[in-house]
Amino acid sequence: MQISAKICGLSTPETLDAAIDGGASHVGFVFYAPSPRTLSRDRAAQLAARVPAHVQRVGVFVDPDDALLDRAIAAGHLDVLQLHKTPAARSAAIKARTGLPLWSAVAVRTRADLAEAANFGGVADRILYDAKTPPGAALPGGMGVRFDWSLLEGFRHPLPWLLSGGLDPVNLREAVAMTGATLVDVSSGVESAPGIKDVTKIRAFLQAVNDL
Ligand SMILES: O=C(O)c1ccccc1NCC(=O)[C@H](O)[C@H](O)COP(=O)(O)O
Repeated sequence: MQISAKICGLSTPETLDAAIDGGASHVGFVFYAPSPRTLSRDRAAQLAARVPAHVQRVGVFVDPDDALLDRAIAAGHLDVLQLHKTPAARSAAIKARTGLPLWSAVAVRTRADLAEAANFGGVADRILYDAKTPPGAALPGGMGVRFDWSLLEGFRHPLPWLLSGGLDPVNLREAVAMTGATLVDVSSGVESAPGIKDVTKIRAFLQAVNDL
């Protein structure tokens, strides 16, 4: 089975190039001011211009308003919108307005959390199963937290999906074996510090994907 990877939270040309050269299918650009990975419009435009047509640019948002979406889509030439903490009705409005494919994040800690995925039927193109970050955490994603992957064993997915949350080059094989994921997403696991992507770790993660 061919496994694809999204490298999220890229913010420099060097690390973006490492992701592209290593074979990432998707690159993630964060548009959320509290994140150490957030991009200015100028930086987003600079990075977007380096991305070849076979790699998709995913904009990452937390319940964004229309003005932010418009600025980010224009600057980042986004192919996909990844929405965290964005209710289904608002997500549907965003999809209607932008016409772009949506990935809706479902934050998982317990089996009951998986039920939220069904709310996005007819709205999301994919569900991103991500770990629920602890109460009071600074961010709803990108915290290097993993969830119990066994929760996805035997789960009837209502939509196409990808796996996220605390992945790294070492645990990737176990995560894919347990969940059957064909698309994986990583941020902290390829960083040397929060928001600082590491070229060596990006290469190692993508090599681990290719070795599966
Ligand atoms: O990465 C961020 O800073 C971020 C901020 C706000 C919402 C979502 C964010 N990231 C979403 C992602 O797609 C991450 O790759 C995903 O949560 C996994 O992160 P990690 O556990 O650090 O690998």
